[in-house]
Amino acid sequence: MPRHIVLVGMMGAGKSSVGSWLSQEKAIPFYDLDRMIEEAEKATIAEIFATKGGEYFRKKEMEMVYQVISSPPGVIATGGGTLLNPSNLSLLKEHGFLFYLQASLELLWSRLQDKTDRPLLFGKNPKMTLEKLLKERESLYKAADMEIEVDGKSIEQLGELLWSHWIRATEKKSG
Ligand SMILES: Nc1ncnc2c1ncn2[C@@H]1O[C@H](COP(=O)(O)OP(=O)(O)O)[C@@H](O)[C@H]1O
Ligand SMILES: O=C(O)C1=C[C@@H](OP(=O)(O)O)[C@@H](O)[C@H](O)C1
Ligand SMILES: [Mg+2]
Repeated sequence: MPRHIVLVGMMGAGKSSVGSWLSQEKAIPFYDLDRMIEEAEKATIAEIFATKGGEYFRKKEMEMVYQVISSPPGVIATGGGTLLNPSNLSLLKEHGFLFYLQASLELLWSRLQDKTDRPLLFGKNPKMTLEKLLKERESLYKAADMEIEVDGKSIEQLGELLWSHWIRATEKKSG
């Protein structure tokens, strides 16, 4: 029986937003790995990347995965790179039902182009970087239990859709 709803996919896909909506509307705990890291480190994700580096961030991210899998059942918003670590993928799959929030490059870019809080996009050609990351990571995201197309859907529509699939998935598994 999966205990958690786990949201995976690229930055900008809406994992944090849909996770927060589900938590509020369905009255379940919300775990956003990035927010947990920021709280523990008393620094923003961008500051952590700048001062301690990407490797340190990934180490913290893995610690948070360990922490959330044994926390009360809820919805987990991963970061776009969480599944790069095979141990994160297997732990999350073991303890949750993974939804891949699949979004087009154009939609992701339209949401991220003006943001200043995604350190992986701080370089010279952020749209090209985003495209490269999407290509590199898509196969990892496809390891999810279910793929949900994001383009054209509101946060509320996505939340309700995920919730109905989640209810069905847990009913099936429990007999
Ligand atoms: N379904 C949606 N419709 C419109 N805007 C959205 C939707 N989902 C997310 N957003 C917006 O896109 C941006 C990125 O969303 P966020 O939840 O932070 O994505 P992620 O956690 O996957 O990186 C935010 O500004 C958010 O308000
Ligand atoms: O794609 C990535 O590697 C990252 C995505 C971010 O989370 P969101 O996917 O919530 O933006 C955050 O964890 C960090 O900036 C690294
Ligand atoms: Mg997020």
